[in-house]
Amino acid sequence: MRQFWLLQRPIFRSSLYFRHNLTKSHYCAPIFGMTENITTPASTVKQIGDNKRLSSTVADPTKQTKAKKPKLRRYKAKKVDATSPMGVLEFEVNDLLKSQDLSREQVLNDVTAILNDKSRVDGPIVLQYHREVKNVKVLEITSNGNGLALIDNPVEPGKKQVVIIPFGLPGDMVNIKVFKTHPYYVESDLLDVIEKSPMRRDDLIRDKYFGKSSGSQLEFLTYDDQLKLKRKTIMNAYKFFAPRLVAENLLPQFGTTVASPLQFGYRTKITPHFDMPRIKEKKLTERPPLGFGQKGRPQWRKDTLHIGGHASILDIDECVLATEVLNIGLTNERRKFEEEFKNYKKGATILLRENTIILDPSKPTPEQLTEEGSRDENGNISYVEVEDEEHNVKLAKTCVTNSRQIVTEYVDGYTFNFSAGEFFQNNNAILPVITKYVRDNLQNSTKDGENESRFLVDAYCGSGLFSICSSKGVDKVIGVEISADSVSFAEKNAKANGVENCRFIVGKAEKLFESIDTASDRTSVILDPPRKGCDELFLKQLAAYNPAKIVYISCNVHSQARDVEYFLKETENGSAYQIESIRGFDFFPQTHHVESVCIMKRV
Ligand SMILES: C[S@@+](CC[C@H](N)C(=O)[O-])C[C@H]1O[C@@H](n2cnc3c(N)ncnc32)[C@H](O)[C@@H]1O
Repeated sequence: MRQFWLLQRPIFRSSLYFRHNLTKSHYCAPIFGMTENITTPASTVKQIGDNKRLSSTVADPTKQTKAKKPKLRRYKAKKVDATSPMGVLEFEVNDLLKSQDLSREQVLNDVTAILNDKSRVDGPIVLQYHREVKNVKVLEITSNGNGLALIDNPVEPGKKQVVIIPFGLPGDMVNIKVFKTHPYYVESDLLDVIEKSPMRRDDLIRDKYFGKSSGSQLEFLTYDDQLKLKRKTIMNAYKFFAPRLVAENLLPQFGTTVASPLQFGYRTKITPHFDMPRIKEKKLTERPPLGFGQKGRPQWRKDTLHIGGHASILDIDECVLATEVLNIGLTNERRKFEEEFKNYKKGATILLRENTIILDPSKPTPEQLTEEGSRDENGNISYVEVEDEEHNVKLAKTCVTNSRQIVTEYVDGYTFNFSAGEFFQNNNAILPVITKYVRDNLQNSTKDGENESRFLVDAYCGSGLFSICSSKGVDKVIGVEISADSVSFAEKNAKANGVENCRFIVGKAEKLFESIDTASDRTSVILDPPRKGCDELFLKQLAAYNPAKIVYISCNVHSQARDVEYFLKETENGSAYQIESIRGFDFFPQTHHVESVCIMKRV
């Protein structure tokens, strides 16, 4: 089962929230898990339609009008991908219930009662549910980095509620404010930490927005604990989405997560944004906050509560995760925004993307900054100089703000050009580490001997990162990519790096099999799909092609686990493959994200 129905009805807030803290996210978060008694029945829909038609006819004054029966509000079902954060949460809640010997029935909330409370803002039932709860013991941490705990159901004695607590760590004792109710869990804000988990290390916090911003959410963990947590996320993903592989003992020991060489100042792209406030005139008189989303309404870090303001978007003037030049760019663009905000009619996002220039040491740096970049208050392009000692080159970093401008990244001695707004991996420091790992895990010997030709297919190749970085060890590379723009950059990048054995195809990944001409037993395949993972059609054709080795790289380990199980258990030749290794790469330190690499070998 690759998708299932979840619920969507996010309206349960306390009056306080409604008046002061109404945010888009409070409107949009979906509810999961309750399929019974939820959708509006067909008869009700018809009746609403009929009523509409009746109301347009002329009323007969002799007939007494019947008092209208108040409509019962019901949940609306919404399809959610099981491997999306909402889908994964369902597995995590079930896992918690299992560990606590509780059934789903025992934590089911009466959402209908809240929905139909007299006032959905501060009616008596709403206020019972949306309350402060003291001395809550945090039991688990989710793959999204939130604490999970159990609290008593405030309305139905004997029943419990599963509560999500942002910034809660297993072992913490906390006070919380519940503000939203879903059928199988409630959401809360952290008010106070009464007893600290041994994992909690406040002395490590560097981000002044920590505890409010959705950015550096794991900063209060040692880096080692962050890596362990990401390994657990990968193990759980396979437990949830590849249960047959677990049951049949087909999974290897999960590797330790590979650290990022930089744990701060690594992001090469950030996108601060602002919302248009709800004002009648649609004309800004005050600069709106420009930055990143606030994570709930936490109050636990009393000293820093005022920093960044209190709106749903925090006003952020520094990003500890972004590179130095992006932070300089942020200062420049904020200054510009201060002067220009009145011209905006709606909210907008500002792109800040790092660009690299290989310097000629005999010439002054400013002379070599020929491409546009974010400028300082004197109108000069801001830059930072960096030495690449390994390749003995001097680099200048600038900050590009135009999404159509071509930018350059320098990875492992190769240069890559792409449009600033297009996809490119976001942590330059870890790229040489992962490209080497991928290279080392391609087929390196054949049954027939060392001298046989070897080939590489790079599915979802983007602008050619893995194709080009792996091109030396193989005779021929075929890359496939849906974005024609990225393919044209991949071709240009191969040429500019003097790589002559790469060919790129525009199209869906499965288009590859129309023209593939390499011997499958001497071909390795790299898969690096978007978050949703691979199509079943592609996986079937991949199995029919039957390559010697598969290196599956993924930014969503949950869809990776699902695809790996499908490939091994549901496709023609899948059973001929063995999983050699699975391990994470920490592309995003201080956040819950993890890149997972699974290596499969035909045996
Ligand atoms: C995670 S990125 C990886 C890109 C590249 N491997 C890299 O590391 O720079 C996924 C890429 O898959 C492409 N893509 C998305 N759906 C696709 C499909 N159905 N077939 C082929 N490519 C697709 C996207 O345009 C994107 O460039």
